Amino acid sequence: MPVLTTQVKKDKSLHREDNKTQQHVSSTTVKVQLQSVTKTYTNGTHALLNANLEVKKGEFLFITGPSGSGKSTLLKLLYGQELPTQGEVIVDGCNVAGLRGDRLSLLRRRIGIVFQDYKLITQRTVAENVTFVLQAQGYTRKEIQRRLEPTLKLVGLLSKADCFPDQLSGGEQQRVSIARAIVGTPPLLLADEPTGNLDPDNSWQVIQILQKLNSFGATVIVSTHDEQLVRRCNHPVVQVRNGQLSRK
Ligand SMILES: Nc1ncnc2c1ncn2[C@@H]1O[C@H](COP(=O)(O)OP(=O)(O)OP(=O)(O)O)[C@@H](O)[C@H]1O
Repeated sequence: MPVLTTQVKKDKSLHREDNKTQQHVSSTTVKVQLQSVTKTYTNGTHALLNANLEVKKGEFLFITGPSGSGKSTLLKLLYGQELPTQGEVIVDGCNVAGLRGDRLSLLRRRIGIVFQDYKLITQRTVAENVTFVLQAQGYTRKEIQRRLEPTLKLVGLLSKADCFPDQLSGGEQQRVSIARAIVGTPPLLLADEPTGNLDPDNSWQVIQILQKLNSFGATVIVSTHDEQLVRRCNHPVVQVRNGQLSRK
């Protein structure tokens, strides 16, 4: 059995431990829920208006919609970077807006995030970029090494472990950012326009990696405006339009 598969399974039991500290323990198969969520930014922009969404555990979901429709805002609400103006955002049975400090950190440890602009640390190697968060979270050196190799292998970057980001192509840099997001084997992976800066071949590679993670059991939510890519995959789609969400 691939090491990452084993890790996801192990993390499921870890995950049960973490649940003890949560506000609500969800016994359902729902991973993410938005209940009548409105997000109005301080300048008065309504990014989401009375939006509802339910994402099941293990689902692979695309979020599509025109530029400025609220896709990033939706993902930011899920990992607590933004708070809803009204309504509830529930992730893993937790009301995200009600979490502070350690409890918010615990939830975020179970969410991997991939950004369109990679957000890599330029002075650190590929291996260091990938393991940086694990070090900050207090993983042992042995555990970090155990996780690093299969993760780099999965994204096809084992031979580039000692390279710096500026020695890599855009597609490779995006795969480093995916490796960083998944090395902690989070049960929920959020990717905000992960293929926005990539050509079709690299975009497809990225989607295939995310699909593999999904096949190991992770719930994956990907925002994109690449309709071709969405059509190429057979995954459910939620469209954001005028702040409302609808399943296509
Ligand atoms: N911090 C902010 N303050 C004020 N308005 C914001 C802020 N962030 C986003 N917005 C506005 O909220 C709306 C939704 O933005 P969001 O970034 O969620 O859209 P998006 O669908 O991800 O767009 P894109 O596809 O271009 O990335 C837009 O009108 C945007 O201008």
